[in-house]
Amino acid sequence: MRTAVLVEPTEFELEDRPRPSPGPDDVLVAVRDVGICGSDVHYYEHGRIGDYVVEDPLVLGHESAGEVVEVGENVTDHEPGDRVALEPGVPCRRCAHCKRGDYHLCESVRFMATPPHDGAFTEYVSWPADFAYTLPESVSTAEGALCEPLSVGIHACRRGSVGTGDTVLITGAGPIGLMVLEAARAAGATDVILTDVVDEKLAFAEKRGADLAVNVAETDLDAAVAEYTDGVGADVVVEASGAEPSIKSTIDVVRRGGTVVLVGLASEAEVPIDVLELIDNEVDVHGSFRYKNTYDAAVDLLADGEADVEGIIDFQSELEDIDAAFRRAMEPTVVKGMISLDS
Ligand SMILES: NC(=O)C1=CN([C@@H]2O[C@H](COP(=O)(O)OP(=O)(O)OC[C@H]3O[C@@H](n4cnc5c(N)ncnc54)[C@H](O)[C@@H]3O)[C@@H](O)[C@H]2O)C=CC1
Ligand SMILES: CC(=O)[C@H](N)C(=O)O
Repeated sequence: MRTAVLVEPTEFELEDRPRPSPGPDDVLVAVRDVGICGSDVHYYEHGRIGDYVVEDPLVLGHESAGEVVEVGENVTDHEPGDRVALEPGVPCRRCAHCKRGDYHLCESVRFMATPPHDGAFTEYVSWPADFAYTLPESVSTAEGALCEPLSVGIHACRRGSVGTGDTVLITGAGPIGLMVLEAARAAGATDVILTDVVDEKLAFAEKRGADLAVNVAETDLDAAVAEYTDGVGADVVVEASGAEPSIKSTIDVVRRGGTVVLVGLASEAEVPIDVLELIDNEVDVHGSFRYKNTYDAAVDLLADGEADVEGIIDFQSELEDIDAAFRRAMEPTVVKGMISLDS
């Protein structure tokens, strides 16, 4: 099977690898669509993300969906022909975190495209059947693949307890910020403010329904939020840029008693925050790591037309063109590139 392998930074090789056989509890999936995530691009450019270092050739891609072509002997809830979205992180199922339901926090998680685990830029993936979610007719495999970033958005909104009538401020209008926008709307947020430093990203966010889009490189965010919220501040602020000034700004624009959800990964682990302000204003700060139990919700939102993910796709390329696709994905105004296979 054709497989795109990152052999060293900025260099893919197309290899012919043996097609896997599904284990007893697995489905074998013919991969159809795989999103190019910022983390894939980071591994492509730098060969590492923090402590995760690409030491051996690695298959990238963790936003994937495809068609079941074979099922293991114990699998009763999937059959060949099912179209499925693959949840990319498979936990150990035995540790304390898994047993208390926080399977996304499992320290032994096998997460696609995170060294040393291979991802989905390949023709076939064998994957645990219970981490494969059937897509209804109305949901395409491209949308199925984007259940992954949508899941990040859903989890962030759950962490922030976003509810009906809330004003949600999202910092960063990349794919994650835009998915938080979708999830926040679905959770009942009536006012959504997006920030970025790139005008094109903000114009796109407005097209996708942001009520207010603020370029923080040009405009005073505190003043803009104060004006929009009559001086109260946002109920929930979801940080989705990873930029240090943006992380710092979250506590200035959240309302007293509001919630800050940190999603964006700062390049430096330590970001100075005014803790007195946090205490005085009784602000809840939550980290948000990937997601748990979100795929069913993501598929339902797409099936019901309550979330749109397809609209963020800028281009779809073939596996053979993965190098050019990654270079294109690095352009600052591109939101989402996909690799699509029709094997
Ligand atoms: N916690 C988690 O589980 C996950 C975290 N992430 C992280 O979330 C962040 C967002 O991911 P993507 O949307 O894929 O990244 P991205 O890089 O495509 O988007 C980030 C956006 O933030 C904007 N930005 C830069 N500086 C800014 C500032 N000062 N204020 C407001 N916006 C600013 C950029 O112009 C860009 O549009 C990244 O840090 C990523 O590593 C991504 C997936 C899961
Ligand atoms: C941080 C990422 O972008 C990646 N999706 C991951 O969950 O590791």
